[in-house]
Amino acid sequence: MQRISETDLILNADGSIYHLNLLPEDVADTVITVGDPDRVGEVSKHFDTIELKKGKREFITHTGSLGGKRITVLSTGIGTDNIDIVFNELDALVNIDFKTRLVNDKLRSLNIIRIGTSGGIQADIPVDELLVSASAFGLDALMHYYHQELNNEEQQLLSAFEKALPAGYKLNPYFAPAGKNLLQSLAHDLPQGITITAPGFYAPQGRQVRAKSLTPSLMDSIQQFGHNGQRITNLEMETAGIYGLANSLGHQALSFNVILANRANHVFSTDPSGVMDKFIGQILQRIVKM
Ligand SMILES: O=P(O)(O)O[C@H]1O[C@H](CO)[C@@H](O)[C@H]1O
Ligand SMILES: O=c1cc[nH]c(=O)[nH]1
Repeated sequence: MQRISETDLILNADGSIYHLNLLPEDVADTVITVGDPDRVGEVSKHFDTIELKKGKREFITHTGSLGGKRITVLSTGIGTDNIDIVFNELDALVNIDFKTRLVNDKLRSLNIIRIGTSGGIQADIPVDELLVSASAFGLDALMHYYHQELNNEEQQLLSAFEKALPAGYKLNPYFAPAGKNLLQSLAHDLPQGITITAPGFYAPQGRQVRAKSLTPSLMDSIQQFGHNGQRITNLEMETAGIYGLANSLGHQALSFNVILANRANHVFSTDPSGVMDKFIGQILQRIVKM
């Protein structure tokens, strides 16, 4: 087996992993990811006990327990470039022996649950609702750097989406499905759809402020796309990378989107933090019962 070098897997002087600043024993089997570092405390305030609080840069981690289940909640910051760091380091923490720098014989599979905000793109998806990403198209580049396997059906869905993009659109999308077991056990009764993971918040999500968009018809193509009864429901900035890397590394991942914007009707939530707080409580109850 190949020893992983000191520059491929970087450890801090105390043995913790480079960006997350965590030790292997700090990570529970159930991991909640949030974009906003301030949301970590909003999740862990529901825990019965908190055993650790650590952090570095935008990566804040609390581990504790709720209803007898050990849970880690950690912030990723915004975007799939951060997801690359968080997922590779989380996987290393649970599947690599930091002393020998060898991959463990027995691999651990984490349940990783995103609780994030998102914009709905269809007129009938109300703000202040919870929507689950059954799968995601990435308009960012992350999964073009990793091996991923798609089945025929998934490949056909991706090809249909590529054809639906506006003429002259230069970037290749990728596709990644949710973890099937998690989708079934945590969210089978909730509204679901295909999520678009965008490499930005403004023009990449069809917003026009002052900088002129080169792709003004991108949102129309996304809104109108349909394939075998599936449609695109919402936009955010991490889910496709989370699903792609979780699948590549053998973890289960599921993304919950708190819908704050209805882009079709130009409506934005009037109480984003109250709505997020309500859904954090509901999702934690689902996780405890899982
Ligand atoms: O609320 P979070 O989890 O950060 O998620 C969404 O909000 C951010 C943009 O405002 C992006 O990270 C997007 O994915
Ligand atoms: O419209 C939105 C709302 C939240 N997060 C996003 O990325 N987009």
